[in-house]
Amino acid sequence: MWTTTIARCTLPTMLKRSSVLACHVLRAGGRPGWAAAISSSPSLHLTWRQLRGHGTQAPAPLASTALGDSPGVRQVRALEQERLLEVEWEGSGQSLYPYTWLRDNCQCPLCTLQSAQARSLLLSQLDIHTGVDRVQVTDNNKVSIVWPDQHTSEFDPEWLRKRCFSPAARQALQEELFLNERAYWDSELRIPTANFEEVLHDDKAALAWLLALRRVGIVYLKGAPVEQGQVARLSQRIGYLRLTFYGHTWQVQDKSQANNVAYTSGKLGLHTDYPALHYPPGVQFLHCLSQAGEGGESEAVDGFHMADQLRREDPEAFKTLTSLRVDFTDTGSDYCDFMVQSKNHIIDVDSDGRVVRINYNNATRDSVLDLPLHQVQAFYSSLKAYVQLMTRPENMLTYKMEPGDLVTFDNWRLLHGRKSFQSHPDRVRHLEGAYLDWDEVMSRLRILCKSVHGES
Ligand SMILES: C[N+](C)(C)CCCC(=O)O
Ligand SMILES: O=C(O)CCC(=O)C(=O)O
Ligand SMILES: [Fe+2]
Ligand SMILES: [Zn+2]
Repeated sequence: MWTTTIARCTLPTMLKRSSVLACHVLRAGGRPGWAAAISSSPSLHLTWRQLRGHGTQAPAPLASTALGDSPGVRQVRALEQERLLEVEWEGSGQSLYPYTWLRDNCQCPLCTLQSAQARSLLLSQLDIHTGVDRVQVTDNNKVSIVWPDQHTSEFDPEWLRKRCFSPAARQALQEELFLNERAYWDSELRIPTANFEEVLHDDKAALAWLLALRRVGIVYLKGAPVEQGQVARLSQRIGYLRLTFYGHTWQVQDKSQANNVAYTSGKLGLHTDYPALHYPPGVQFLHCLSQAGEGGESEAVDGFHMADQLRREDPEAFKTLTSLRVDFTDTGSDYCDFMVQSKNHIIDVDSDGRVVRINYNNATRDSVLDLPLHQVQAFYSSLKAYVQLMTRPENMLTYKMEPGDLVTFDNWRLLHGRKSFQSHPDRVRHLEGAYLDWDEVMSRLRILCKSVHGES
């Protein structure tokens, strides 16, 4: 049943207002892992039925070597010529493991510091040309290897199977670890919404929140107390927040002598926060304490979706924005004084060409433009093409935060903005914000997944 779901995941799809989603990600054990978490959440009112990946290749129908209910080992064979250990699984399928890798990952107390789950074996101690003396399956179904120096390693079948080198198994494990599959959306998205207190107190709700934050990129939390300190409370649910020159948390208000365009009542065009840093914050929280009567609506787009669309519609512009490094600057004083400079691609892609981060804030884009004269106009037309694409009504999401609402979003993926608003002295618009990084969020996500589902 789940295999069918995964096969369907290969279809490129978007999240629509009409569709009800459920995250179907299969763990390398054949059971629904992340999937069940979202759909069984008491809090995240999933107005979705199918949450399908897009932007990364979904796992191909997995070979028997990649999945299955942790079968035992039928037999092992040393392939001397290739220096590979062949493990034949009960049921069907086999996996191959290089001798060097096996020796490197010996789990014995001499080679592994068990209390840290870390390798104590030094690379200088590793013979990368090692052979084996003998291999066997033990009585308790472990794979035992005696090395030429008579050091012995024992490997658990489940541990081995998870680490199978077949392309399908590697892909499944990498998806389980990093959840890089995204569900793209446009103006039709119904923002996944959960209850703030439930996320704070219920592990299932917290897991569903973070899964949706990763996959969709934006989750709305309702019912937060209307007082400062809530973004800090929420960040403690994960670990710790990301300190920047704007402070541990920061107050978005119309301020005199504003040190940032965000601290005015003006319109903010679609932007990611803090491209003036070489490592911009991965996740952003914004908590509404007071809203303007008129104006102040929020806008958001799926920057990855837009980048992929740009790649198709205007490949030259895409190439320009992924290859030219743009200068950003931020000078002022807040938590302390600062003079920040960075060089970032507007669109960052990884070595496989997948979009991994958007870096764009027109306010902090530097007047210093480190380009040869003949590339300047091409840079502007490329940026214009990307921004015009994002600003199309069918791509942009609009919502208005009310006191007690707290929006959490992927600052590496979404671009957000706000409409201008009228400042009233008696009713000042006030949002409190905080940043986190993805490493910490993913860490909490893995722990929650393990505790909620008992998975590794
Ligand atoms: C909201 N604030 C002031 C902390 C950051 C604004 C984002 C930026 O300057 O890139
Ligand atoms: O005022 C808002 O709604 C958003 C503020 C913002 O984008 C920022 O502070 O960077
Ligand atoms: Fe912002
Ligand atoms: Zn050892």
